[in-house]
Amino acid sequence: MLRDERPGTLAECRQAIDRVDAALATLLERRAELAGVVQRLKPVGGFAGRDLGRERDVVARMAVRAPALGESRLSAIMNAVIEAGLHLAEERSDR
Ligand SMILES: O=C(O)C(=O)C[C@]1(C(=O)O)C=C[C@@H](O)C=C1
Repeated sequence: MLRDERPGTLAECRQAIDRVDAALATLLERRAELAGVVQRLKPVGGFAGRDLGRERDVVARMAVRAPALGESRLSAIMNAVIEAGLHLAEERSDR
């Protein structure tokens, strides 16, 4: 997945993207599960306990590994990822 592959055709590019997306889906699911545990451990969890400083640190660390995307684009991506995790945790806490 992290190989620097150079697919030459449209089909090869899409196959390479599909492999990356498969890994991303697994990682996103794992991340959401961990974030859900964090919500239960924090004194105030969920959207009410949102920690924007922590979110900025997460994005800054990711930008070191993904400099082409950079902090601004990663921030938008991670905001969606974090909010999806918080929504899932909220849904589960309703049950
Ligand atoms: O680290 C936390 O305090 C969390 O609640 C986890 C998390 C995350 O998904 O990374 C979610 C919401 C917070 O605003 C910050 C980070």
